[in-house]
Amino acid sequence: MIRLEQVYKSFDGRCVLQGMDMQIEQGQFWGLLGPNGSGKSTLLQLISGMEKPDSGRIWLEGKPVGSYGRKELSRKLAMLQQEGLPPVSFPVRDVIEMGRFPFQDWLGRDRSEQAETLVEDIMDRLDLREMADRPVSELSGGQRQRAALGKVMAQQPELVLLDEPTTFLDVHYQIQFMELISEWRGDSGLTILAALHDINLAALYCDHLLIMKEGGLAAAGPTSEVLTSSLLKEVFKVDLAAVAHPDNDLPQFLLRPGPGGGSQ
Ligand SMILES: Nc1ncnc2c1ncn2[C@@H]1O[C@H](COP(=O)(O)OP(=O)(O)OP(=O)(O)O)[C@@H](O)[C@H]1O
Repeated sequence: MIRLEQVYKSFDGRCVLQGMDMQIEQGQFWGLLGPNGSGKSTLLQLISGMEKPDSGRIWLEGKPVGSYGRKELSRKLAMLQQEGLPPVSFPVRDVIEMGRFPFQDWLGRDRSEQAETLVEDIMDRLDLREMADRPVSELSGGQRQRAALGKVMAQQPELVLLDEPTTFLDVHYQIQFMELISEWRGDSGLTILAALHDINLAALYCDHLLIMKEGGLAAAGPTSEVLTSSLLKEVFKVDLAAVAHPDNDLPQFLLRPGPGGGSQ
């Protein structure tokens, strides 16, 4: 679905991505982990076509990302950021309908006959019906992020890029958000690449991980194979205690207080 070959990107003469090679197959859920400034957002922006690489190639379904037209690309991929929606005065229903942009003709008519049902289904699924007529600016951060997800779902992309989507959410909404995304993937075969700061959340929900360090890849592969305390120590300079989750044996990491972030 996505392939990167020797992708380089610099800002102001400073190399931020240094020869990234990676490949993601359709239907996979990849987590993107790495310290602040390691290049996660830059990588997502390059894949989304918002930024262009200085050199190297990015392929989306066998075609260079840069060769897609705007609407064509929006039907393939959607990006959701930390604060998915600005505090606009539009009501939630209108904002979700805006996600249909790639399917509208020049008069704003939706080409899909199911568009109306789709928007209604999304509102039910995300529990947004009660707030359908409320302006987005009046919603809490968690509700607003749910509306942002609704807009992205209305876009019906094949690939979703998430840039720290749970950063401002409390633990309840973090789990809810990850469940909603996973459910959507289960129903539609969606491919997901999500930059996350919460290692434990990534371990629970992502089947694969890309771990970045200083603009390069420190590791990439199935979560159970790459996520080890020694790798986390090397990348994040922190000494974490690995435990198996009591419900499913997935790896989880406990903090160890101490000078230098617990690192020896
Ligand atoms: N538009 C830009 N102009 C100049 N420098 C930039 C720009 N975007 C990113 N950078 C720099 O590139 C480096 C990587 O930034 P990036 O946002 O990709 O990292 P990140 O891993 O997403 O970080 P964080 O976890 O803090 O969000 C940083 O040093 C940042 O300052």
